[in-house]
Amino acid sequence: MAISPLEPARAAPGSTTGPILQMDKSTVRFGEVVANDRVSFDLAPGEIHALLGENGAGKTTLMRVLAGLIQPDEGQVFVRGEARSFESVADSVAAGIGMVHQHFMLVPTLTVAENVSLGLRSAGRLFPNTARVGRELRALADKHGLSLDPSARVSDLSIGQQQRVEIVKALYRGATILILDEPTAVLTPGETDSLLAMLRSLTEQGTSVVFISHKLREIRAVADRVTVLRHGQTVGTWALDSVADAELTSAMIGRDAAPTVSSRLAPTTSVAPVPRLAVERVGARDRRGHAVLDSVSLSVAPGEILGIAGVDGNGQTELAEILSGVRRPSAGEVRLDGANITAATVAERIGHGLAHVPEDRQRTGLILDLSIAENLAMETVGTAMFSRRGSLNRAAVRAHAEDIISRFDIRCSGPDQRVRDLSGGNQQKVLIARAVSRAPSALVVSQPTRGVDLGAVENIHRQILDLAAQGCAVILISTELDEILALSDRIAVLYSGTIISTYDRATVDLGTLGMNMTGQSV
Ligand SMILES: Nc1ncnc2c1ncn2[C@@H]1O[C@H](COP(=O)(O)OP(=O)(O)OP(=O)(O)O)[C@@H](O)[C@H]1O
Repeated sequence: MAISPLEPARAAPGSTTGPILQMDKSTVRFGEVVANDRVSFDLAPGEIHALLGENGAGKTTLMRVLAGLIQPDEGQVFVRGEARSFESVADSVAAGIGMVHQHFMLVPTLTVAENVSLGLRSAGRLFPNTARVGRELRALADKHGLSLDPSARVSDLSIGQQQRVEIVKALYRGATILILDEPTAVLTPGETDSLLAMLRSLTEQGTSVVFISHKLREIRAVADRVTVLRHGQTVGTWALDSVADAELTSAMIGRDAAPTVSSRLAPTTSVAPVPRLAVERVGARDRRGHAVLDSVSLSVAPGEILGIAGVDGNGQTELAEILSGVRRPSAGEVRLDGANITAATVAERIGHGLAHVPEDRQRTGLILDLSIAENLAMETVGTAMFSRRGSLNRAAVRAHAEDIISRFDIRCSGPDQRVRDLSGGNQQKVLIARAVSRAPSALVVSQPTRGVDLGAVENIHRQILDLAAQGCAVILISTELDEILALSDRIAVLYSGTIISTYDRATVDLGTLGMNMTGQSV
């Protein structure tokens, strides 16, 4: 039996006892796209309210209205019962709202205290008494049981620590309503647990939290209520203890959920004698000359998926860059079908059938101001696929984009839409589609489902499995252990720049990998 969603709470304007925050029929249009269509949403004091929805459902847009980044076309916002309109981020901060974005907004070369001070102008100085800010930050962090060094340089912090800086920055500016946009997408399992514990302790001290996530498990672990958005509209709001996962999933996708991709326990083809893609004793150094990869050897056969597990920052980025040709190793060799390609350029490797999906779609993966069609054709523009008598065959570029948009279910207004205006998850689909649609013979894919919704995760996993089934050798680099376990034939764990363990999928479990990722053996 379907459980009906809760009626939205209604607090009369001026009331101080109702929700701390209320959005009433908020509508945002971007040209023809209605990103939010009369969405109502409310947040109780001390509550964690999750927002769930497919990529492009309108979650970020709704929260950007609260953060003062977008002015809605229609609708009202009430904070503590009072109607407010946010013309700027400063207005939203003044109302006690702080948003932690998917992409952090910190200056890496500055310290934690300097980052927090930025924008807090005092007597015309850029950094108003950083020492005082540092002391106050430490006190604030202690109050909430968070470890934070105000004098640390942001570039030296892990992703999880940088996120903590963003949260403390919002609290320092007086936020009592904290909005977190997919905060766990970039975290390891351990960091995720600490974040969820931190959120619970913040709400015990009166902070209210909006928590955007695609992961039902986390929503269940931390949230009191959940609101599901679909195609820009509210499907409903439920108390989490009164709704089943299947109901939330079907509310999100508008139909019953398809079965998830089952684990892959055996390679689809037997391992061939010559690996398709291999690195032999490769090394890499950072700008200060420190070793970030030390004598790493790996190989993957046609039809095989090799998963590389590890906490971000243990050499995965450098390994992917060496494989794809963006970076030269300081030692060792890269081989494709037995040939030494260490000195080959990115374009030469693409020509030899190697595809790469980088981890950072916004910085290195896509050109945000070009259209979907242009981004999809970018790497193969000079090939027979898109040229006719020496010039660009625009009709072919467009037809290809239309085909990809429907095959990968990219939610957009058409092939000419700028990639910048797609939701994060739909940008990721463009990136994956570009690599997969070339039918590569080897694929290096980093964090393929970071920030994508449940349906799209399944779609992307299927594309990777299909490629392997057709003989493609895949190196899958991911911090998501569930993903590594579901797709890989073999799994290697990268820790502190070296491979500390390698397993057959059938012989390893989540706990062992989790321990190896932090440098512990079992
Ligand atoms: N600045 C913009 N210009 C044009 N369209 C936009 C803009 N920002 C968002 N959109 C569109 O609005 C819709 C909602 O996007 P939004 O980012 O709110 O989705 P989301 O639910 O947060 O998705 P995701 O889970 O992928 O982050 C999408 O169709 C997106 O393409």
